[in-house]
Amino acid sequence: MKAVKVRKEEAEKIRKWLEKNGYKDKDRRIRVEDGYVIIPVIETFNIPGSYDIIQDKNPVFKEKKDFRSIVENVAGYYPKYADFKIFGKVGVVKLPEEITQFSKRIADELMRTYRLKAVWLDRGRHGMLRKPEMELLAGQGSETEVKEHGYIYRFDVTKVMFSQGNKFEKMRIAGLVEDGEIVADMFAGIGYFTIPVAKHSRAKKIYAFEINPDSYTFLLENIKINKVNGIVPILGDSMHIVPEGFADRVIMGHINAEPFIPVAIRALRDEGWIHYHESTPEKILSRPVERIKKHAEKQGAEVKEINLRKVKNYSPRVLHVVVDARIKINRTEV
Ligand SMILES: C[S@@+](CC[C@H](N)C(=O)[O-])C[C@H]1O[C@@H](n2cnc3c(N)ncnc32)[C@H](O)[C@@H]1O
Repeated sequence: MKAVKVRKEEAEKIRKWLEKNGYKDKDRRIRVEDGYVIIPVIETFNIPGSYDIIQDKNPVFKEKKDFRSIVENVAGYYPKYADFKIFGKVGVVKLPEEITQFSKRIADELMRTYRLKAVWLDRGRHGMLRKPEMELLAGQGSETEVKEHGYIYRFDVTKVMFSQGNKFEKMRIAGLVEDGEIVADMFAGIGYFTIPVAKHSRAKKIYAFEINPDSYTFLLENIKINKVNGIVPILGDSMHIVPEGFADRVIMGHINAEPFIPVAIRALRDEGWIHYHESTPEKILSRPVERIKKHAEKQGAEVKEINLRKVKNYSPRVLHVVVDARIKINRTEV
């Protein structure tokens, strides 16, 4: 796909000129590469100037905008709840019942526009394992790789969930881990938090507990492909296998994990942090904080500090939040 490679000082002037004359490719994003600005242009553009005309090998598409116009073109309108995500070369689309008759045609368009190997229809997640229910709409293949801040996640979109909205949260947690800490990740999945913590902190050990064998297999693979050390992967149910008194920090990256709070508190060795996720209606936003306080009190532990932050919108008027709680354990009373 064609683009022009421009020096930074001239980029703004050239962008305006390309746009004004209809040469800019509106479906792709402008980006900076090796100190140059890469402006996507339409295939017929061939006018020499103070730029290089290049073949863009790493085009970045404007997902949402294109998705909207594809749905509008095929179905005749854009419904209220529709969504599209790209994971590497695999697309995952959410469409409401009212337009499922168009889903294969929409998928074919998405395949062409984003050069994907497959497009899957997401029918939701089920149970504590958050297993996705997927239907193949176009192409083939469900295994993919996603690159985030310097690490890679390999997974299968039909077997495990992947949440793009938690990208910032993963780096935030990795940034909180102090040198030499023992970290417990109670719902490790494919390594959502475990991998960034291993890559970007100096934790002594990260114990990664995961119940789903499919996720666990990808966790092992992701440890290998990211070349990270210090992770102890454990297949099993956190409720029963997380030991007592061994961790400085416990990550609870599951939005329905209230029953696991006592286990997380018991896992702390002295004074440490728990990062507790929950999906909470906006109206009762303090609920997760109250839950942590209640369980700590029951166990004779002291909450020294507690903060709540929004991770992302979960559904209408429901937020995905995380509570950071610093808790001091009183072993004699536990
Ligand atoms: C919702 S996913 C994690 C999503 C993640 N926070 C993200 O950033 O995308 C939660 C993981 O917890 C695992 N899980 C659920 N119940 C568990 C349990 N009792 N013990 C260990 N792992 C469990 C699921 O299999 C899943 O891989």
